[in-house]
Amino acid sequence: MSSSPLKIAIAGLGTVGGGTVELLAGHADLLAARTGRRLELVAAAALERPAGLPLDGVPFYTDAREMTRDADYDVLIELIGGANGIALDVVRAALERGKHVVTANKAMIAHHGVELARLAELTGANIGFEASVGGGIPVIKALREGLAANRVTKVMGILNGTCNFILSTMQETGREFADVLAEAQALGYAEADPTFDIDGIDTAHKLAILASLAFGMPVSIDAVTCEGIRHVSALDIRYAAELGYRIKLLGVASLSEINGELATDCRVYPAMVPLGFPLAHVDGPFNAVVTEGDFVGRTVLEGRGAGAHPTASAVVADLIDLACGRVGPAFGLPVDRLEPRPTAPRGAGRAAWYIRLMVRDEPGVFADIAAALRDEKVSMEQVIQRGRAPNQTVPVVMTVHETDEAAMLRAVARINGIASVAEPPRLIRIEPL
Ligand SMILES: NC(=O)c1ccc[n+]([C@@H]2O[C@H](COP(=O)([O-])OP(=O)(O)OC[C@H]3O[C@@H](n4cnc5c(N)ncnc54)[C@H](O)[C@@H]3O)[C@@H](O)[C@H]2O)c1
Ligand SMILES: N[C@@H](CCO)C(=O)O
Ligand code: NA
Repeated sequence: MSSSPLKIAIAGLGTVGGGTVELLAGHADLLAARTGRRLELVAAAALERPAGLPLDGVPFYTDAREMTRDADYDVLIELIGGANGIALDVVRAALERGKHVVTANKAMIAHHGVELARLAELTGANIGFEASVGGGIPVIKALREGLAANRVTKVMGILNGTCNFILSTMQETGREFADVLAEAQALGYAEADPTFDIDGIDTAHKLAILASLAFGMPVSIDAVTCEGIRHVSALDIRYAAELGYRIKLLGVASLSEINGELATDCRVYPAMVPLGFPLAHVDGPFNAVVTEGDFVGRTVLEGRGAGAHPTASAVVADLIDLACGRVGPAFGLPVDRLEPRPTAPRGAGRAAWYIRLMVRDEPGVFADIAAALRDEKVSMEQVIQRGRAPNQTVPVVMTVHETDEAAMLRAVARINGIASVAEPPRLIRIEPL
């Protein structure tokens, strides 16, 4: 092999870093055959040197900043994590030196993607982040390249393996939330701080990145509203199944004309997904992304969204592109050509909903609930109230037809004020309509 090796420095040797080192070693010959170059690890940094990884002879640093500054490499792989701090420092430092960067860090890209892409443009470096969204699913490449001929109007998906694992395991086994979360952590799916997963923040980071690629706009986490799965109960999961739905944490971004200009609506929320829709059957740590493009129509991509090996697959895919010189602007367009888009006003949309109430079983309560819905022109589709338990609290579950979001929220506020309604109503969107 005559070409020079691609010299790689890796910062972070945890779940994803470990998987990446294993892949580089295990597939060394295959990668060399595909790229015409050796992909050579020349430096590694982590807080501690992990046992059992094939790192013999690779200089090891406990100070990732020192490695980034001093080592002789072509590409820095950043797998430490966190939007700011050490991860951002080393990525900036590498790009300033004109070194390429590959990262799985969606928090950093969601918060600083524009700045980092601009820095890369200035110094002639490239930044790859395929591993940051959808783990091993090549969704960044699909949006940036494969679908580039379309006006994409919608991108939605199951983007967090931890939440999807929790929700589908609770559904299948009836196990408790905390117990299943602990298992997701043990399997290496969860973020260092798992509240990022369960409060939807990780999904919001990923959705911001997808929306930027889909709609050609600067990545902005501020454009995303976010609700996680903390309040999804085993009771809701059971009712969802009974009504023909699965509850999934979704990220949904759409582009539509509002008052004569194209505006985006980017939201993360647990949704009732009808069993006939492809996302309903995506379970465990799997992710899936659905896009709507004007010429191509719908595309669906599915695969493992978290874990050491799937994520390493995406990290190394970016390395292969660099080794082969298949490079371009990080978000598909030079940063100055990304077009900022206004955000659609909240409450302006329409949706269908699932509502669960806990009500004291007293005469007249149902009439009061129905009146609140009628007055806001919200039309009921299905209602479940089983058994009688006079003067005790019982669930009442409804689905309603598509309606204005603002009207739905007013109706729910009024229902919440009914004396016999014992807990705040639980409202879950039905998606897609
Ligand atoms: N785990 C997954 O399935 C997954 C999937 C996709 C993306 N990601 C992202 O990949 C990144 C890494 O995640 P992970 O799960 O591998 O994390 P991890 O906690 O398993 O590993 C983090 C590594 O960074 C090192 N590190 C931490 N602070 C450091 C410091 N100050 N200096 C040097 N090294 C330091 C640790 O020693 C460890 O080796 C994160 O951005 C995460 O969001 C993770
Ligand atoms: N914590 C993330 C890792 C993959 O980005 C998840 O559960 O999806
Ligand atoms: Na990916």
